[in-house]
Order: sequence, then structure tokens, then C-alpha cells
Amino acid sequence: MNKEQNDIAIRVENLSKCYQIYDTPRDRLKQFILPRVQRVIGRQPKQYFREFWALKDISFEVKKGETIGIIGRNGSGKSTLLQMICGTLSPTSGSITTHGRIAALLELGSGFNPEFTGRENVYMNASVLGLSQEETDARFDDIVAFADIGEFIEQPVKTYSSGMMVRLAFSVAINVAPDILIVDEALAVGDAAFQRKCMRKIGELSDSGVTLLFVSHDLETVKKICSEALYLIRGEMIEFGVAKQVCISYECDLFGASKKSETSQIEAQADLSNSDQAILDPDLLGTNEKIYGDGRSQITGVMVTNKNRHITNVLNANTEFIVSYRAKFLAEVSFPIFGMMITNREGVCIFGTNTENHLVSKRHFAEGDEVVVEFHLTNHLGPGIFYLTCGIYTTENSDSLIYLQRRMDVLIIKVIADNDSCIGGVANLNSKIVVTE
Ligand SMILES: Nc1ncnc2c1ncn2[C@@H]1O[C@H](COP(=O)(O)OP(=O)(O)OP(=O)(O)O)[C@@H](O)[C@H]1O
Repeated sequence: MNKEQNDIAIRVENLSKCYQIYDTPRDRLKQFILPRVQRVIGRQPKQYFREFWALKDISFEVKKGETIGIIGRNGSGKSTLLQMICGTLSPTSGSITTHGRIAALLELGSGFNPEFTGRENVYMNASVLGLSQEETDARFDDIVAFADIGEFIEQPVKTYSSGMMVRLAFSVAINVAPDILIVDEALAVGDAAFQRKCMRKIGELSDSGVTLLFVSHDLETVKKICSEALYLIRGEMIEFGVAKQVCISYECDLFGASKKSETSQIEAQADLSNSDQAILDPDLLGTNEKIYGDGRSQITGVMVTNKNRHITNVLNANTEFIVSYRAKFLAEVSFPIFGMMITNREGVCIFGTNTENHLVSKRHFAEGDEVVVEFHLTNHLGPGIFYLTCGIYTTENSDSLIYLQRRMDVLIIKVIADNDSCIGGVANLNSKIVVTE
């Protein structure tokens, strides 16, 4: 094998998939029996099905360590392509060559035996992926910790909710040291906190050199995490290249054809945005918060409230809101800086601010002192899910930053668009559109 071939993780050549569509079950039976009879009696065999080409003559290569987004509308052939790469579906023509262990998250519950417990399924799944009993033993605690499904690990998988199933399946997939990870984002049915945790892990795996194939309808995510993207329309590969450019092509196509439906969806939400009511969405309440710091202060009572001081986690566009927390000092501290940051699911900082230029950061605090810090903000975030991080740090007259305490992803916030001034993106720039002919 030459060096160039060594670099390749996946090679797809002239791949096509044809499904046979039967109009009635009777046609399926006829197809099973009659062509054989026709052949025996010397007649040309008849065909009792219609052909549907879900993929047509696809060729591309993925180098080791690359992150490829696969985009396209519903039914464009994304899952069919991934299933063939994983080997769970056979091609009608063409070939696929892969190098390395493939872990995939494609179909909910696939690879799990519903009668077996979570534990048994972990061992079964890992052994299918080529891990020995000892290797699985060594990883088992990590798998269970990431899935975070508690006692359910000892229960049969048939008792799991779809969210639990995804948690366990994802946890196995990422902990079996895959060379290639294939993820259909539509499966990310876990809560927002778990999705964030998965995205973080996917990012880590990609950084560590794992090849990633990622199907997503969220173009911002594809642009952020994928180096290249493959765009399918009705089974044909329309474009394969730099992710940002391919996403733009797809957006242009979408915009031309379906802007109306997106707009009406946003219009439906606009009713909500006119109310001053504080909404607390329970689905956003659990987080996978990370806490660290040197322990000299403690952040408690982190909350987001609307301008009427009602606690909320659902923000309407262009409304005022307050992020606040209580800071208690457990030791003497000089010049503490109180900060907050809002990130998106990929961990990109969308906005951050702190008290560096505020009087409070020019002071000394004694053990037991407490302050409440409030950040008054106006919501110019685009529609979507965001994560709040709060932190207290000090530079203590040195250049480096010392965290007294940082609570990363302490709260999850959902932003609802108010009108069609913001169709997508992380920020809402309140566009007004003027068209002159
Ligand atoms: N077993 C099957 N028999 C017949 N047609 C099928 C079968 N599986 C998929 N198809 C068809 O093949 C086409 C591609 O399906 P596929 O699931 O790959 O699309 P997709 O891009 O993954 O869609 P989505 O975004 O909705 O998941 C669709 O038109 C689908 O109806």
C-alpha cells in the first residue's frame, strides 16, 4: 500500500443503490415465483416492481482524520449512504473500501437486543466492534458514566426511553476507540445538555484524529465542525468540497424553495414573543455542568430572569433579560473579576462580559464576604439553544488567569425568533429588508 492509500479512511466508487418498490404485497409474491417459472418455460422474465434509485453513481474519498458533513433534504439518500459505508446495507453497484474500526450511530436501538440488559448489550456491542472482554472491562465504567442512565444499566433495554437508548448507544460508539465514527444527528434525541456533551466529545474525537461522518440538518454545526461536506439531491452527489461553501449552496437551494415554510413557522412562534410571560422549559433544566477552580469562591443561585424578574430559560428575541449569581468568598481574595459567557452547542463563545472595569474588581474581599452580580442584557441571539457559563477569576497582578470558580454550561437557554428578521445564525441583527425594483 503506498502512502497516499495509507491516508485514506473511506473510498466510495461509483456507488448506487436501487430499492425495489412493490405496489402491492401480491406483486412481491409474483416477483418471487413467476420469473423463475417464466425462465423455465423459456420466456423473458417479467418484472413486478418499480425501481427506485436512492443513490446514483457516488464517488468520493475521505482522508483519515477528516470530518465530513453529509447534507441534503429528507429522502435525499444520506442514511442510505451511511448504512452502506457501515456495511449494514449492500450496494446495488459500486464499491466501498474502509480502513479501521467503524462505530456508528444510525438507527435507534439498532445493535441492541431489547431482551438483554444495558450491561449485556454494552459487552455484545463492543465485541461486535472487535473489543475483547478485557478491553470492554477496562472501558465499561467510562461507558456507563457518559451514558449516565443510572440503575437502568442493569435493566433490559426494552424498558429504556428513546433518550436512554441513544445515551447508551452513543456512549458505546465513542468509547470503543473507533477509527471512523458515523453519526446521524437526527438521532440526537437526548436532552439539550446531553447533545452538548455529545458535541463536545465528537469535537474531542475529531481533534484526536478520528475520521467523522456526520449527517445533520443543522448547517451551522456542519460549518463549524466539518472540514468538508457532501451535498445530495435525490440520490445524486451535487457537490463535495469545503464545508462552508457546500452549505452555502444548500442554503441557496433551500432558500429558493422553502423560505415560505420556515417563515410561517417563525410567524407561529411570534405570538409567544409578544408576551411578557416567563417560560420555564423543563426539558432544558438538566445540564452537564463542569465546575472547576481553586476553591476560594463559590458561585450559587445562577439564574436568568426576564425584566420582570421572573425566572426563565426561554428568551424571546430583542427582549431584556438578566443573568445573575451570588458569589461567596471562602478565603481572602484581591481584585476578583466576575464574568459570564454565552456559548452555542459547539462551545463557541457568542458573547462574554465581565467586571474587569467595574469598581467591584478593584476591591479586596475577606473570607465569608458575599456579593450578588447581575448582568443586564438585551437578547440579540439568533433562534436556538445556548449555554451559560459563569466564572470568578483573578489575575492577582500576574498575566495568567486563576479561576476561583468556573461553572461551565451551568444553565441552558432557548431563544425563540420573533419574526422573519432572523432566519438563522447565532446572532440576530434585526434585519429590515427593503427591495426596490
Ligand atoms: N427500504 C427501502 N425501500 C424503498 N425505498 C427506500 C428504502 N429505504 C429508503 N428508501 C427511500 O430512499 C430514499 C433515500 O432515503 P434515505 O433514508 O437515505 O434519505 P435521507 O436523506 O437519510 O432522509 P432523512 O433526512 O429523512 O433521514 C428515500 O426516498 C426513501 O424513501
